[in-house]
This record gives sequence, structure tokens and C-alpha cells, in this order.
Amino acid sequence: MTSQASLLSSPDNSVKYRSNSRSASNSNLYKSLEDIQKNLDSLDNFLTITEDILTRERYHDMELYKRERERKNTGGKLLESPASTCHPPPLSFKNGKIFCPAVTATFNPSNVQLNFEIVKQIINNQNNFLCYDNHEMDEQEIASSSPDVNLSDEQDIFMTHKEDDEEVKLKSMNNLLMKSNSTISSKLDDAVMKSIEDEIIEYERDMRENYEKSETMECMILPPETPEKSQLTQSTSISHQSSSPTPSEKPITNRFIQHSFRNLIHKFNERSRRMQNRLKRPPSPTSSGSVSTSTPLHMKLLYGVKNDDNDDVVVVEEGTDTDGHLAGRQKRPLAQIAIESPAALEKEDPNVHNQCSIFCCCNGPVLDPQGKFYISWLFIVTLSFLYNAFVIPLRTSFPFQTVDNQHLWLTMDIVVDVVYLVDLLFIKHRKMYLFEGFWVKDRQLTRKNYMRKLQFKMDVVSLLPLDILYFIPWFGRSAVYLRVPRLLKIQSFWEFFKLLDRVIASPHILRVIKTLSYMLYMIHLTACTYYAVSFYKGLGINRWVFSGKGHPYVRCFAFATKTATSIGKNPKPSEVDEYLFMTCAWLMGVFVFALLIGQIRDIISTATRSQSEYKQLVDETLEYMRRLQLPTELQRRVKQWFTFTWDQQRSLDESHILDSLPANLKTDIAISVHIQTLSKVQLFSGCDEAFLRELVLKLRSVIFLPMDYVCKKGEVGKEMYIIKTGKIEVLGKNDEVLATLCTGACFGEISLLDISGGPQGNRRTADVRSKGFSNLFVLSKSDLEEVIVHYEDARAALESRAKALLKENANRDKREAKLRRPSMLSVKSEEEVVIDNPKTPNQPKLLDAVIQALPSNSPAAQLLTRGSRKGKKRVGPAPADFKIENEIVKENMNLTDSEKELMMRVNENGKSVKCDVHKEMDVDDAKKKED
Ligand SMILES: Nc1ncnc2c1ncn2[C@@H]1O[C@@H]2COP(=O)(O)O[C@H]2[C@H]1O
Repeated sequence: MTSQASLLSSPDNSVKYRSNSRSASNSNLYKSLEDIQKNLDSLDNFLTITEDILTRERYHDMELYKRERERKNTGGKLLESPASTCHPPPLSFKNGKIFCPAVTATFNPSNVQLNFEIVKQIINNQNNFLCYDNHEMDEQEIASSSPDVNLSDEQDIFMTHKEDDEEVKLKSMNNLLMKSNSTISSKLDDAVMKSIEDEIIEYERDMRENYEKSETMECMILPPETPEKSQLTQSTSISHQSSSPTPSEKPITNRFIQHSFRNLIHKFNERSRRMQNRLKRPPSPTSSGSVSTSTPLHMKLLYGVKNDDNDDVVVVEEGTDTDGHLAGRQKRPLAQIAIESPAALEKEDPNVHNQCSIFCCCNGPVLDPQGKFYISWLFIVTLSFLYNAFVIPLRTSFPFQTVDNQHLWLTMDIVVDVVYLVDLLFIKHRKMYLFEGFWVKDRQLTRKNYMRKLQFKMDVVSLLPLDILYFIPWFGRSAVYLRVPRLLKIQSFWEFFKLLDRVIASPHILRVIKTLSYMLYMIHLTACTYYAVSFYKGLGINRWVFSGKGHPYVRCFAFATKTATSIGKNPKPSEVDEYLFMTCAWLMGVFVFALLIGQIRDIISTATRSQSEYKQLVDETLEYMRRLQLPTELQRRVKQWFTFTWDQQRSLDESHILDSLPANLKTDIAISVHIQTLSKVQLFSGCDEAFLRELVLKLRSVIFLPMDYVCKKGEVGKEMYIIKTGKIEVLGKNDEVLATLCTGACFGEISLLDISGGPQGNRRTADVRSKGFSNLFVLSKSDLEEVIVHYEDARAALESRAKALLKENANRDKREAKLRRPSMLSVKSEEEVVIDNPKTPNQPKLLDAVIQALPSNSPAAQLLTRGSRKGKKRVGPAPADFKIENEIVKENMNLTDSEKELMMRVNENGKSVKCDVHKEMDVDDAKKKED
């Protein structure tokens, strides 16, 4: 039960739900890290292939080098290496793969050759870079240091510039690495770019250190021609570069680069693994149990972009507001985003803090947009807005603001302005919002979120203190129209109605009120305009304008209402401007009125849709039954079922209502709905929580009328039932009530489980009848099997109960059979009775006493003393004297029943007689036993 309680408590569920969405976000991040790792792995593979190819290239270069030397010796021209190109085709790095458009175009991408070609291309690129740098160092090679440099040239360079400065070479390698890194960086996922840069810096430092070390190391280089050389080059250190720039040096360089690459990859891998581990860590209780933490922000790894202003890599955060709309984007330095700690968040962007220090006086909790406080506050803001919305046009057109009362109006104005200001400074920016499914409660972020929104801008503009212009004589205090910007607070009005719509029990009424208020406002505006026009033209100058008699607002409002609702009977316009006014008013009236009427109709029809559907269904069903001329009693019962079901559930099929919801929400709703019943199901009280969660989704509600049979004995069992409300009777033979079950009890499981050894297999073992109206949950056999297969304890509980019931029923049957047996016997004795003589040689004392008591010549005494003949005797009526004698015996002697019985069975002829007393006694005995 405890487990059920914990399962069913709604806060727990909501936490589970939130933690679900958080874990979803985690898993996304986890996946992307896995992808990064995969990419790194493929890079690693790529390097392995590169190493292979480099070995081949080395031998190839050696060949070329030899040939070139021969040619030079013979005065021939330089040979062009087949591998060389004038302009190395650009390489690109994407999704952990390297592309070379020139190569890709000529080879089938699936071909392994493509990879080799790409690798070759890289090698050429690297060689070219190296050559280029070396050429710069030597004027003799200026001509060949052009982009047209080929592989042979490089070898030449290596040969002819042995004395090149080592540092220059190291620089060239650095450059090469930086170039290749920058190419990769530009193509790599932006999210890891920053990390790459860091790694490169680290790498450069390592390389410099290596170089410094290398200077102190011994150098062992053999001439390229010797086979030993190639072996020895394997073991040479980086310092080889400084000794002899022979072709053998290139592989060393390449290996060095590869080594560095591997290092880099290793570091990347480690880093991503670390991130994954961090993600794997279970959430802290605060983060999982409460929506109030800033945990979601830790997960905000979105996409990196280059900041246009300062070239820093920044991250664009996309947020959604409480309504699920995109709340805008935030750019933040990439360094901050990987995994943010709450502390980091606190420190985040101190400038923002300074910029809006005006807000920082109000430290305090964030506000729940659906909480009571916030809604109450919104109500105050809405009232303030409505005040402005009604009063500004009213005071502008009607002469209601006089010198006498203007201080009152001004006080009211100040009050509502203060409300606006408080809302802007203290409330709105504290409102927490949803971001990627998490409530963001960080104060700085809520503030930023508010400031990003249009609402903030409108709120600021709405507070423009144009009222100051009152002091300018040209405007004066009557220039209330200066307060028009206050109407920009309309967003709060809408927000209030939207929130209220979600919170209150009957939103339809609210919607009608909102729609009516729009209509009234339109009429109000028309009334104000009518008075303003009349005043401008001169009150009472003709029949159309306001005459100035009566209460101006009431009269003008009535005029506007008649116009807007097209009631008519308004004074006829006579002049052009009057016609124009009336035309606009009529058009507006028709349009707005049609719109409003339509809206109200929609609202009402939505509110009553399910009821009208129900009515329609009832009508159709009754009509159908009438057409088929079904028995009146059946029709009455169907009607009864409709009425009761509707009263109980306000819907005929509850299941389809939740169809569109995701499974977890459906389960939560189902649990909340069925909590009462499930908590009473003793059978499942010890079962797994998960079992109940699964079970609850499969339950279907059914209603039975009084004396309806839920199932009948012998039927094939296809469903089992849990009683929600009402009483159910399990009937035995002759409609004997075996058990009465009530709320929380289960039945119908025996035939469903098909217990082995059960007498009837999958057949119902008893009739089950609804005593009154009862509401049952039905669980189909397939659903039960589907769930129970995973929960052994639940199956065991059901089976043990089923077996217990079977045993109980079997015992009952046995008892009944036993009870029936004597009666069967007596029926048999109608035909024949067998009496056994006492077999014992010693007569019982009582028998002796009987014999003594009997007259010695009486047949009975003779029989008793001589013994009876064993055999079957036909039963006949007992002689009258026997009965009398027996009566006497009974009366006079204190005999036991069995002795009496014996006596009664004995007659003087030694014949067996029918003995009704016996039968009666037997039945009595059985009854006593049963009792
Ligand atoms: N003696 C009993 N007491 C209570 N319930 C019973 C008894 N006998 C049978 N049932 C229930 O009545 C159900 C009839 O259908 P089943 O045989 O499927 O399962 C049966 C049991 O759940």
C-alpha cells in the first residue's frame, strides 16, 4: 500500500515527468558525444591508413629521388612526380571524414582507392607546405618554391639544404599543423572548436618542448640508400629534422605529425568520455526532485556560431516561454556552455547585472506563472489596464474631469501607474519560464527572458511619462490622451485571461465574459466618439448630434448600442460627416457583432458538445429499438443504462478523451482517476508499482444494472473485473449467494488464468450478478496476460486466490454431496434396507437390558437372543404393535438414538422395516454438523 501511495502521489509523478524530460535531454547530449567519439575513431582509423600509405610513399620517393639524381648527373631536366600537382586541390573535413573534391570526382566514393587518393593528397599538401617554407629560406630555390613545386623538388630541397635552420623547419611544421588544424577546425562541429584551439595551444607547447629536448639528443641518421637507414629512421627522434634534410626526413616529419594527431585524438576522446561520464552521473536530489533548480541550464549545449563583433565563438541558446513559443536567442561564449555549474551561472555575464542594476534591488524568489500570487497580481494589473482603457477615452471626450475632481482622477492615475511600475520592476522579470521542457528559475535568466520579449518593450513604452506635459499650458490637465501609451499594457490583460482560462473550473463562462467585454468596449468607444463629434459640431445643433439633455454618457452609450447592434431608431444623419460616422459605426457594429455572436455560439457549443452528442446517441438507440419493436422491459433497461452511465461519468466512452496524450500522462491521469479503487484492491496490495501502472492503463469502465448478470457459469472467461462501486453477488446452485463482493474486490480470474487442475478449464465457475447499479473495471484476458507475464508476484497472488476459491468451492460441493447422500440412501430404503446383525460375540449391556425387559416369549426377545438372519428384506409397514412397543421402549428406557433406531428396526418377524425416524434423525445430525 505504501508503494501504491508513493506511486500515486501527484507531486511524485510530476517529478518523474520532469526528470524524464531532463533525462531525455541528457541522452541527446550523450548521443552527440558518442557521435563525436565515433568521428574521432574514424579519424584514428584514417591516420592508420595514412601511416600505411606514407610507408609506400616513402619508398616511392626514394625511387624518384634516385632517378632524379641520375638525371641531374646526366644533365637532364627535372622529372615531374606523378603524385605532384601544381595547386594542391583543397581538402575539407566534415563529420570526421576528409573530402577532396578533385579526388572524389574521379573515384567512386565507395572505393578504397578514394581513401588512398585523399591521403596522398594530404601528403602532397604537407610536403608542399614544407617545401614552401624551406624555399623561403634559400634564394636558390626561389624558383622552385612557387606553388608549382612538385614532389621531386621537395626531395631536392631536402637534399640541397641540409644546413637549413632547424628552428625554421620546426616552424614550418608548426605552420603545417596550424594550417591543417585550422582547416579541420573550420569544418569540425563548432561545439568542439574551442576545445580544439585549446588542444592546439597545448600541442604547440608540447612540440616546442620536444624540440628543445631534441637538441640535446643524439642524432642517428643513415644515408637513404642503405637498407639499414629505413630501419633506423623508425627509431630516430624528432631531432632528425635538424641533421639532414634527406627524403628520409619526410617520413619522420609525417610520423611526428601523425603522432601529434593521435595525441590530439586521444585527448579529444578522453574529454568526450569525461563529459559522458558526467552526464551519466545520477542527478542530485534537488535537481531531480524539484523544478526549481537551474539544472536544465546545465544541459544547454546548443550550437556554436561565430560572434560577428569580436570573433569569439558563442553559443546560441534558444528558449521557449511558458506557452511553448520560442522565447528568443541568447549568445553566450562557447567556453561557458559545455557543462555549466550553478556557480558558473551565478557568475555569468556580470555586465548584464550592471546594466540592469535597476532590477537587482529585488532579490527574491522567482514566480510561478500559474501560481496564485502571480495570477492575483495579474488581476490587479488587468484592473489597472481596464481603468486606463475605459477612462482615457471617457475623460478625453466627456467633460467628466473638472477642476473640482481632477485631483481624484490624478490620484487614480498615479495609483495605476505605480501598479504598472511595480509590475515592470518587481514582478514580470521574476516570472519563471519553460526552456526545453524545464522551468528556468535563475533570476538573471528570467530577467533576460523578459527583457528579450516584446512585452517588455511594450511595458516600458506604456510607462512613458507623457503626463508631464500636463504642466505645459498648451496641453493642460485635460489632455488625458497623453496617457494613451498606457493601453500598451494589453498583453497583461490577455495573459490574465489565458492563465485564468487554464486555472478556473468553468472556462466557458470566462470566455463569454471576455467576448462581451470586447463588445462593450467597442460600444464605449463609439459612445465616446459620438459625444466628441457632437461636442465638436455643437451640442443640439441638429437632430443627429447629442442634444446635451440627460446624462451624456448614458445617452451616448444608448445611441452607440443601438447603432452597433443594428437595432436602429437612431436620429437620421443629415450632414456628410454624420453619414460617415454612422456608416463606420454600422459597419463596425455588423462586423463586431457577427464576430462576437459567432464566438459566443462557439463557446457555448463547445461547452455542451459532449452533452449534445450523448443526447443524440440516446435518441438514435431508442429509435432503433423502437423500430425493431424490442421488448419494453429491455428498452427501459437500455434507457436506464444511458442515464446511469452519463450521471456517473459525464461521458459514454472515457477512453477516447485521453487518446492524444502521451503514455506517461495517460497513466498518471488513469492512476489519479482510479486511485480510490486501486487502493482498495487487496489482491494487488503487495504487487510491484510498475505492475499497477501498467494495469491501470488497461482498465475499462463498465456499468451494470441491478440484477444484470456479469458472467454466467460455464461461459468462456475472457475478462476479469475489479469492482469500482456497487455490490456483486457470486451465485452457487439454485441461486444460492456464495459471496457478496464490494468495492476493490476482483472476480472472474479463475477462468482467465485457466488454473491447471481446475475443474472447468477456461469456463466460468459461478454465476456473477450485479446486486444494484455497479461500476466495474474490466480487464481483458489478453491485457492481463500481457501485463502479468512480467510480474511473477502478481501472477502468484492471482493464482493463489483462484486456487483458494476453487478449493473452497470444491469443499462446498463435497459437503453438499455428503448432505445429499443420506437422502439418497433414504430414497433407496424406500425399496430395500439392509440390517446387519451385531457381529460382536459379546452382546452390549444395553441389549441385554432390552432383552430382559422384553417378555421372554416375544418375537423380539427371541430375535435378539437368537440373532437375526442376515439378508435383504422387503420393506413393509411396521405392525402397529411394534410401533407401540417401540414407543414404550422409547418412553421407558433411556436409550441412545442408535439403540432406539436398532429397536425400531427390529420386529417380531425379524423383518426389516422402513424407519422414517431414522431418516429424520440423520438429516438433523447433518444439519447440526453443518452448523
Ligand atoms: N466462493 C466464491 N467466493 C467468491 N468468489 C467466487 C467464488 N467462486 C467463484 N468466485 C468468483 O466468481 C468468478 C466466476 O468466474 P470465474 O470462474 O472466472 O472466477 C470466479 C471467481 O472469481
